[in-house]
Amino acid sequence: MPEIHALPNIARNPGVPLQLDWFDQIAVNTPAAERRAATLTTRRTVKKEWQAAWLVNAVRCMDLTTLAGDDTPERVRRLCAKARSPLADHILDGLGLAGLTTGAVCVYPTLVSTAVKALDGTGVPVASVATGFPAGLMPLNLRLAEILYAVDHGADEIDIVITRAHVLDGNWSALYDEVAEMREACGAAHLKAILATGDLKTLRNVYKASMVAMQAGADFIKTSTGKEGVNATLPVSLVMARALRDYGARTGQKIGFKPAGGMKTAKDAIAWQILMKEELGDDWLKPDLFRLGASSMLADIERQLEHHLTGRYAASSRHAIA
Ligand SMILES: O=C[C@H](O)COP(=O)(O)O
Repeated sequence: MPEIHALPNIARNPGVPLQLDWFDQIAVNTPAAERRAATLTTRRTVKKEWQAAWLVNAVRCMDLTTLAGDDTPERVRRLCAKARSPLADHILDGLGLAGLTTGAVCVYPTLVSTAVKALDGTGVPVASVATGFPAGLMPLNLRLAEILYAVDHGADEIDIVITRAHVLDGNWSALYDEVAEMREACGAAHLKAILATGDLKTLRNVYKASMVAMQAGADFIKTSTGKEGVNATLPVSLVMARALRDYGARTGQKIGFKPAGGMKTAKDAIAWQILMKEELGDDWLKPDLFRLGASSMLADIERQLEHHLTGRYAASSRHAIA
């Protein structure tokens, strides 16, 4: 059962020089990854009485997100109010969760200062997307300037997007250099590298892009922007978890993982946590190393916790992860 954890304390990834031989021999067996991901939630069941704790942990690890074209300061203030107090008062009281917050909020750069102000004194980090989110098809100097803008306005974390063409062309040094420059521009802010895996064509490319982003100093690797045709999936996440494990074995560094995009249910929240526990261990159940990037998952988690409190939980979600 996941414990209740303190707010994030992310160690910086110092990175390493580009090492192409770290994935020369890599073989990703796509059908095997898909099979393993498909059986994830049936191999390991979460005891009913522990489901509430897993869901609370998902809240603690959530990057509560709004990344819509019609975002306004008022919407971001409401999002921040939800991040400060993510569940209804009677649920927080009933489950003894005073002080529970989400892992972070995630917004566009022009809304960072609104979020920083709204979260003042809470310790909840503000993440900003940058570098031409979501497609990244802008000159590098402008993409770096966007990072500087977000950092200047108080962003604690920067979710960058990579140039997908570098991956599709196998131009690993270009990908490495781009991420390394972005990392430099982040200064003290943490860098999450969004790989946009739905655009990368193969799981082999996903593994390689993960490894190069980590070598270039990414503190987290993140699946998706939420805007690709296919966003976070379990097979992709499994491959990224294996890359995280391999990078850790070679460098001793623990790098974070953020699945994002298209995850909407409490069942998703539990499935991804099981993946983390099985593939990487309990350290990846803390906000330091694990975030769920989601704009619309919290409502279902809140509903399930409400059921748990009122005793209807057992009846309605006994098979939630079967
Ligand atoms: O980074 C987070 C994603 O953009 C959220 O995607 P979503 O709106 O599908 O939950």
